[in-house]
Amino acid sequence: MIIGLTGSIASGKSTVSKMLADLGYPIVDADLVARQVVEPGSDTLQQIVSVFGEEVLHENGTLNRPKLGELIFNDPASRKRLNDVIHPAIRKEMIRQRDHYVQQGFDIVIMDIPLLFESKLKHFVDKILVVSVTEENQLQRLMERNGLSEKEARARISSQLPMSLKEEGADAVIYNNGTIEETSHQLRHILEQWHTDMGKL
Ligand SMILES: CC(C)(COP(=O)(O)OP(=O)(O)OC[C@H]1O[C@@H](n2cnc3c(N)ncnc32)[C@H](O)[C@@H]1O)[C@@H](O)C(=O)NCCC(=O)NCCS
Ligand SMILES: Nc1ncnc2c1ncn2[C@@H]1O[C@H](COP(=O)(O)OP(=O)(O)OP(=O)(O)O)[C@@H](O)[C@H]1O
Repeated sequence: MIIGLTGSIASGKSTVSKMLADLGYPIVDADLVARQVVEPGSDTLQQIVSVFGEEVLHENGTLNRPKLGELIFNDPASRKRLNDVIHPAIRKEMIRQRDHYVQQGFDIVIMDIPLLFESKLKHFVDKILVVSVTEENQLQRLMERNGLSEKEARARISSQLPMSLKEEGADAVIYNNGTIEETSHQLRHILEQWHTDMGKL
C-alpha cells in the first residue's frame, strides 16, 4: 500500500513523516527530492537558470533557495514557470524511489508530497493522510520556523489549496494543534486501522 502524506505548508508533514520513519516505514520525501534534482550540474538547475536568470544562483553555483522562493511565492506566473520545469523531474525521481522500496519488499511506502492535491498526484497513492492545523497555528509556526514576516508567510500559505479542501479529499486526517504526543497518538490509531483493513483484503 502506498500512503500519500500531505497537508499545507508548516502543517506538520515532516513531523509526522519523522514519526513514520522512526516506526520503520520507508519514506519518499518530495521536498528532499526537489533538492536532489537541482544539484549543481543537473539539467533541471540549468533550465531554472535559463528561465529565472543567474540571479537565482549563489556564487558557488548552488540554487539560492530564499531568492527563488521570494520570486515564486509572490507571483503565480513565476510559480507556474518553476513548477513546469521542476515537477517532471521530481515526479520521475519519486516514482524511482517508490518502486525501489516496493521491489525491496516493503508492503507500505510513505510518499510525503506537499502538493499532492495541487499537482493532481492522487493516482500515485492508495490512501491519503492529511496533516491539518488551524490557520492561526500554521501562520505562527511558519513565521517562527522560517523567520518570515506575516505578509511573507501569508503569501506562502495562499500559494496552496485551502486546508478544508484537502481534509475533504483525505482518507484520514491528523489534527496537529495539540502536543506532539497527541499527534503521535492519532497517527498510531490511523495506522492500526489501516493495517486491520489490509489484513481483511
Ligand atoms: C522555491 C523553493 C526553492 C524554496 O525553497 P525553500 O528551501 O525555501 O522551501 P522548501 O523547498 O523546504 O519548501 C517548503 C514548503 O513550501 C511549499 N512549496 C514549495 N514549492 C511550492 C510550490 N511550487 N507551490 C506551492 N507551495 C510550494 C511546500 O509546502 C514545501 O513543503 C523550493 O520550495 C522549490 O524548489 N519549490 C519547487 C518544487 C516544489 O514544488 N516542491 C514542493 C514539493 S513537490
Ligand atoms: N504539534 C506541534 N506543536 C508545536 N510545534 C509543532 C507541532 N508540529 C509541528 N510543529 C512545528 O511547526 C513547524 C512546521 O512543522 P513541519 O516542518 O513538520 O511542517 P511541514 O508540513 O513539513 O512544513 P513544509 O510544508 O514547509 O515542509 C516546525 O517548526 C515544527 O517543529
